[in-house]
Amino acid sequence: MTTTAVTGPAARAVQVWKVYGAGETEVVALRDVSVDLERGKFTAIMGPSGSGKSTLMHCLAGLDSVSRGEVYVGGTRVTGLGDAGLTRLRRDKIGFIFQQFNLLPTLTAEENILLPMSIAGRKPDPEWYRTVIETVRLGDRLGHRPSQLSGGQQQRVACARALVARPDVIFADEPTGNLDSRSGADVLSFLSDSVRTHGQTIVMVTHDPVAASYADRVLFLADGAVVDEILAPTADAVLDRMRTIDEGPRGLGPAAGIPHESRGTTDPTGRTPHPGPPPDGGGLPRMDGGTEPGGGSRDPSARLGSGMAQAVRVFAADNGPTATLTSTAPSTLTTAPTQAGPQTVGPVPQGAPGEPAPRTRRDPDGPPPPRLRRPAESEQSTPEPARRPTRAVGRAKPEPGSAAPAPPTAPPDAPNTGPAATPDQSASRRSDVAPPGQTAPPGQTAPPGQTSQASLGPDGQAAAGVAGPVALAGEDAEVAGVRVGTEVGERRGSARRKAVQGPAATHPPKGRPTKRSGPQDQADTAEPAAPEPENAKPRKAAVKRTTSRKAKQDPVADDE
Ligand SMILES: Nc1ncnc2c1ncn2[C@@H]1O[C@H](COP(=O)(O)OP(=O)(O)OP(=O)(O)O)[C@@H](O)[C@H]1O
Repeated sequence: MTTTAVTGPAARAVQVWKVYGAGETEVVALRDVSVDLERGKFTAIMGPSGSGKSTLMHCLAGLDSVSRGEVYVGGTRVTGLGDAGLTRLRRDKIGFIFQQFNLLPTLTAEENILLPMSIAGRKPDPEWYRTVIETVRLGDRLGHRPSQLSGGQQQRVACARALVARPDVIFADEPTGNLDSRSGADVLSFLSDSVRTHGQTIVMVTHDPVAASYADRVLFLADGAVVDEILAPTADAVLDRMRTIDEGPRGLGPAAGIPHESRGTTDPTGRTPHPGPPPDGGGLPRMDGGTEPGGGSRDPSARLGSGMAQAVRVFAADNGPTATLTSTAPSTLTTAPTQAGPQTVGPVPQGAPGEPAPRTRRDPDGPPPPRLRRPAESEQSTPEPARRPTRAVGRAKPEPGSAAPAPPTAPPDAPNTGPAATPDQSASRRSDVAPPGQTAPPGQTAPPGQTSQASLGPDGQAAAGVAGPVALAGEDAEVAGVRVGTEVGERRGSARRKAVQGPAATHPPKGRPTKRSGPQDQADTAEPAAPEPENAKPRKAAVKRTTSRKAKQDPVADDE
């Protein structure tokens, strides 16, 4: 691992290009982006849908490779690191917070918070741990499981998990996207406090100008280039800037403090010309280790390649080594190849701890995401109409069909595509396009017919419940968010998910209200459905009574 002095920026992109696909399907997601992310600062990344925000964040975090250019985290040059190096980097230097919380449902809040460190064989500094717990106000909820926590509390657990290891930088991808305005404001206050009081560095992708206004600096992306920035932003200033950017290239103003070459305005369309095909002629590696003629492909079936199918095969064929987490004392969390146990971690909704959630792209034509309000605004505000549906979203309902552990009554040989359907974006994205002139580093793609490296436990065995912590163990341990044994192809297409999981297994679009999940929906309390009573009428009446009783209560208020 190449390291330089750790006095510079917390993270840095130098003339970074990211190109997906080739020919007609080519997408230039990042064009010549150069940016320094200052240590001890809270930076927000904003821009229209498809402008490259997530791609930039993923490249910075080593979750995705760049096509050209260089990325640094702290003193470490990320570009060119192999799998083991990337794993160590993400484990030791980076914290992740995702929109979907990504907590393990079978573990308590405390166990979730400590899990990444436990897997890495480290213990938190007790004083710092206490500080984190106090700051996130989770002291009285540490023994609760995610299903017993509100969305805001779950996200605070995720924040604590990211913070407790004191990473060089925390990357947060729409951390408030699933929260109501109050919980969102809570999480943002906590994040900005951790920057101001404890010197944490945070980089957050958001669509929400109010969320961005908590940051010290907002970077604006348009069409893959950094086009502007605002320091000490207000929500109004951010909103104004976003409006201009949405108007198109003519709206792109000079980027204060941004190197000219990163502004992407060197041709009449406002686009910086693409650097051209990679020097090797453009044969880019696919998920299955083959090569797309002329580059990667966006064709879902091609991208799904053997990755998703492979993961399905792995899980269906072998329920073998899963991780057992001794959950009674967090410091004794262990991973061990075992078949069963009270705390056996099976399929995990949305991936393993901190793993990037499958990307749920916001439908540009859909309803706008819930807007947050800063505390001062909330105080004088009128009741918020969207509150109930958005609050309901915060319950982190496991994706239908994707996550809940198989009910105990499931036949042992029944193929369970749950975990395999937890797509791993990092794996797929890293495999999209190798840097020009390079093929993907070993381990990033698996040849057809082989279990990918990412699906192997430390002993090389296929890891069942591929998203489970067994895939986190050992040298390949991916802790706060990374490759957790699911070499599963492109994460985006619901068509692809459907193909594997069945039609119900689509993810809700970002920011869109979904039905509140009841306890019966939660993975760790899943029970086989009770048989319908013969006389259904009284039951219906009972359901009615329960519903109207529920309607009178404010369940989230109870939580808080
Ligand atoms: N795996 C991929 N294959 C092909 N194109 C991709 C892939 N990932 C992203 N892109 C494309 O790259 C561009 C930037 O995508 P990205 O997800 O970074 O945008 P974004 O600003 O985060 O969007 P949003 O706000 O909607 O999440 C888009 O045009 C997108 O379609």
